[in-house]
Amino acid sequence: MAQKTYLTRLKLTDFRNYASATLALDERHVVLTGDNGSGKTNLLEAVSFLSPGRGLRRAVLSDVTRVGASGGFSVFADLEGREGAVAIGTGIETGEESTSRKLRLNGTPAKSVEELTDHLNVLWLTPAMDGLFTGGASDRRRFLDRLVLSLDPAHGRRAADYERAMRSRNRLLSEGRFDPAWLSGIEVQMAELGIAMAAARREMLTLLAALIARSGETPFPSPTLSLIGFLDEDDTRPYAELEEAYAENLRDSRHRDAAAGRTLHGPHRADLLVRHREKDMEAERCSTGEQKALLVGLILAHARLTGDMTGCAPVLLLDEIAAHLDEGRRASLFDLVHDLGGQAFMTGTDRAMFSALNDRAQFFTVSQGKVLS
Ligand SMILES: Nc1ncnc2c1ncn2[C@@H]1O[C@H](COP(=O)(O)OP(=O)(O)OP(=O)(O)O)[C@@H](O)[C@H]1O
Repeated sequence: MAQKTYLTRLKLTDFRNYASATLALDERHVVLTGDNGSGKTNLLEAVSFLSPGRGLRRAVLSDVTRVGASGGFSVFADLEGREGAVAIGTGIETGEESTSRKLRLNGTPAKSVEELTDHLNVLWLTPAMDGLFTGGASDRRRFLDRLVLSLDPAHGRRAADYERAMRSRNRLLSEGRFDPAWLSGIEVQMAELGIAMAAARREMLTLLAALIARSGETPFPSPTLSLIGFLDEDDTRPYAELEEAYAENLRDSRHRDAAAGRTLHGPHRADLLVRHREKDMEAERCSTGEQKALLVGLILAHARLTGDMTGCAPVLLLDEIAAHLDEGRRASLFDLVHDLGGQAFMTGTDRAMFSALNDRAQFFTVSQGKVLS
């Protein structure tokens, strides 16, 4: 079984509707219940800041600071992490616009937020993700890249570097500066990064598909996953050849891309296609309930894969997960979450919905930006 990572303490200051709040935790799951707008999702968001990025709401950092606070916000967590006990602190120092948050590990400034993944992985499922299968491809790509990131921390840096190179190319083309040497240099860089990104996505999906295929029956349907739009799944040419082909494609598309005002082919145009395996139906055409169940199945499978691959079960944030499920499915979900071996944070309006967890969880009531046990 995967090693367990878990928070033992969470302390927020001037975070969303919390002036100050501290939760003392043990290794059990955490159930947060309270009225709408009390601050349950805000607590999950605070935990999501223990992973790289802008958290589960993709927040603008200055919006996170409590309205009326004089400085910035902070989140402190004590953690039993992959490398043992660690104290993590993150936040911004002023309420002003800030694009990056500070990070301290055991009191020492970290070089980059990527260092967080040495200690834990945080994965989440929120109601805002309900439209994933029917919405735009960019949301699915972002979702896919988060899945990759938990297995391959370098993926984020690669994707950011690719975006930067693509923006430089687009700028040169839009200014009509067709300097071949300069453009070729950028395109070769885009090809290396782009094929590496696509390969990492493909590899993660292959591993996930294998895990889903060998998993037993659950009340949640199993998804079939495929990548479309860039780098076919059955294209098994060596990476060097794929890079060369993509660089050549970019070179040949300069005028077309200049006219379009953007790069028309690349990993930034890929899409994740999800099908309901048992029904043999695209997720997009499944019912709302079926889509939710597919998403739950997908997140749980990915959480298991993360545990298997990294040796450490992730911290899971499940916002309003139990609301749509009948009692039987809820109990199965809790068993599945528990079997993952990690710590899960779950929210809902009604404590009774979580009764099947019994003493496998710590229960807190949230009320107007305060946490009561
Ligand atoms: N920067 C901020 N300063 C103060 N309050 C904020 C800030 N950002 C958000 N809030 C408030 O935090 C409150 C709680 O939000 P949250 O999403 O955590 O509620 P919730 O308990 O998850 O509710 P629901 O059950 O409706 O999902 C909201 O009323 C929101 O207006």
